[in-house]
Amino acid sequence: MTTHPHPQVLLPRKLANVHPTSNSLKFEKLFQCHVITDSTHNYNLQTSTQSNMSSPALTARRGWVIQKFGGTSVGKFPDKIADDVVKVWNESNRVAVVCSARSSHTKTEGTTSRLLASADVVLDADDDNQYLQFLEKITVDHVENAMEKIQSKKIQDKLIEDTHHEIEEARKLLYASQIIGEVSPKTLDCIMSCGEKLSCLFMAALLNDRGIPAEYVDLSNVVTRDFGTVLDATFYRSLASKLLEIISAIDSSKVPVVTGYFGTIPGGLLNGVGRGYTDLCAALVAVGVDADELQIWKEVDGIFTADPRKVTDARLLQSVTPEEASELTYYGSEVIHPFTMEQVIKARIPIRIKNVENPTGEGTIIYPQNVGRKGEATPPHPPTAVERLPSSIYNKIKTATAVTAKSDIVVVNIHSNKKTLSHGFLAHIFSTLDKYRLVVDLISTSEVYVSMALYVTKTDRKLLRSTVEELKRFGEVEVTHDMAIVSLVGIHMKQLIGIAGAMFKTLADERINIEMISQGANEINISCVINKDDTVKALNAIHSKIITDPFKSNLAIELTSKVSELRLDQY
Ligand SMILES: Nc1ncnc2c1ncn2[C@@H]1O[C@H](COP(=O)(O)OP(=O)(O)O)[C@@H](O)[C@H]1O
Ligand SMILES: N[C@@H](CC(=O)OP(=O)(O)O)C(=O)O
Repeated sequence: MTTHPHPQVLLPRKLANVHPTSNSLKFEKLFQCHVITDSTHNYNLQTSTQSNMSSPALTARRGWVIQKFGGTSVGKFPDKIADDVVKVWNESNRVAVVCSARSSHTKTEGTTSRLLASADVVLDADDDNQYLQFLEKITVDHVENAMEKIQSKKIQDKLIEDTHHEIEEARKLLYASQIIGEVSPKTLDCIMSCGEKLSCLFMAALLNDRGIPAEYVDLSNVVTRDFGTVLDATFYRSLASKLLEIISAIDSSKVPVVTGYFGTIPGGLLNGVGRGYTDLCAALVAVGVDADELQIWKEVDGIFTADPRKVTDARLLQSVTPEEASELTYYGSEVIHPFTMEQVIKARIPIRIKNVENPTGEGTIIYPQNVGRKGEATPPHPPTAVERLPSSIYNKIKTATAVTAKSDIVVVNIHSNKKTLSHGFLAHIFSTLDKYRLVVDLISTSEVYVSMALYVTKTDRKLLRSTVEELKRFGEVEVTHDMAIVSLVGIHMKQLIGIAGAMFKTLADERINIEMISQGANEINISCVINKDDTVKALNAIHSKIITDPFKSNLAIELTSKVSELRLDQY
């Protein structure tokens, strides 16, 4: 994989879609630079609309497309998944489906959360049968769903039998944990796997019921000792080749429906990867079969310039880089698990975020700007930087890609009881945070002060209290609750002077107080902490002044004199 650090210009989509070649040439001639258009279907794939026009009998099917469905999508839109997504794509490409555990409404009340809650209470001395209530809810939910959705009596009966069997396996593990008096990370992983098994048993049954031949694939025992004891390159390589072996063994007329849970991993899945592990599982399947595309199906059209629920004029982005997707996910726009990208991008497989409720939409592609996609050459090095730009182009230069916000933030200030920050002071703070498993999202230090923005959910409040008590040994501790982090994200921000100033001036104009400021070394994220009640106001102001209309708003943002990477506004 070769990359190039030289200038690039992506044409605005309007231009690129009309006459990509002629426009590229014109632009290259005009500005002596290399133009990269970003037409989303210029590689070996058919769009769902195209595939409607071709008959499977007439066209040989192309490469693998891996489709990941989240728990709420499986819970709310299983029929759409079967008829409008899997069936359609299966006509043109080989499709494998990867699902996470069902959630009928929200993830917090979904199957994984119920399984984790059952493991949480199983050791409670007060009520040693409480865990069974969670299992009962899971049973009722899945059996009712099977009865409602599966028409064929034979398929339905088998699904209900398999459902009871899997829940009984989880019950046995919980019961054993109760007797031993411990739930080890490995046991917790095994209990958690029940969610993805139930969900995939259901989706495989539903596809078969609707005439799409499918086969359930259980990955819960796929990891063996030879994979190693750490989640490193060797582990991922071993897992990907094992997955290839498993998927290749399936009859090519069938759609593999793969559990989005890939076994008990070193240190435990929750510790090592965390919630949302199914994205990574789908990525590893994509790498294993060398897929043409990894599709992450959600209930949103793709990645927007801001959360569309909070900013009404947020626009859909045609593409973002993996770095941008990571930052957005980490700072509040949970579009994809950050671990997903590394393995797939290394294999030059693009990731597309798509909407189950709008399957023909193009979605958002996550891919680096300067790496050729699978089956394509790496884009050549552009020769020169863009020097003089006409205002029509200048006005289209992007400032930031998106703005995002993360709530449940608590700011902890520690005023050292020594005159200066002594040796070991930070180490003490971090080991205390580590002990209580609290994560620092932002940090800033001065001579005697350390300020940290911590992500603390309601359930972690007890941990915060214990942490603060311990931190008091090192100085005076002050805690401010109900805060939020607002982040401006974009890879091209490093080409701009004044972008941070513009962000803070915009907040000041709205009379929003800033508690903390931080800019990451990668220069693609500028974050600050504000009061949580100001979040929507801040997002809208930053979106309209900096993202939608930056240069006309007199924010004094300029290009650096030496532009090495340039991207035009394209939505
Ligand atoms: N920049 C963003 N682009 C798209 N969605 C965003 C963004 N920021 C926040 N969101 C929110 O993230 C959610 C992700 O979609 P959803 O399919 O509901 O998630 P999940 O797959 O976790 O169930 C959406 O509800 C959307 O409002
Ligand atoms: N079911 C798991 C894994 C997962 O990825 O879920 P989802 O795709 O619904 O975010 C969880 O809740 O963490």
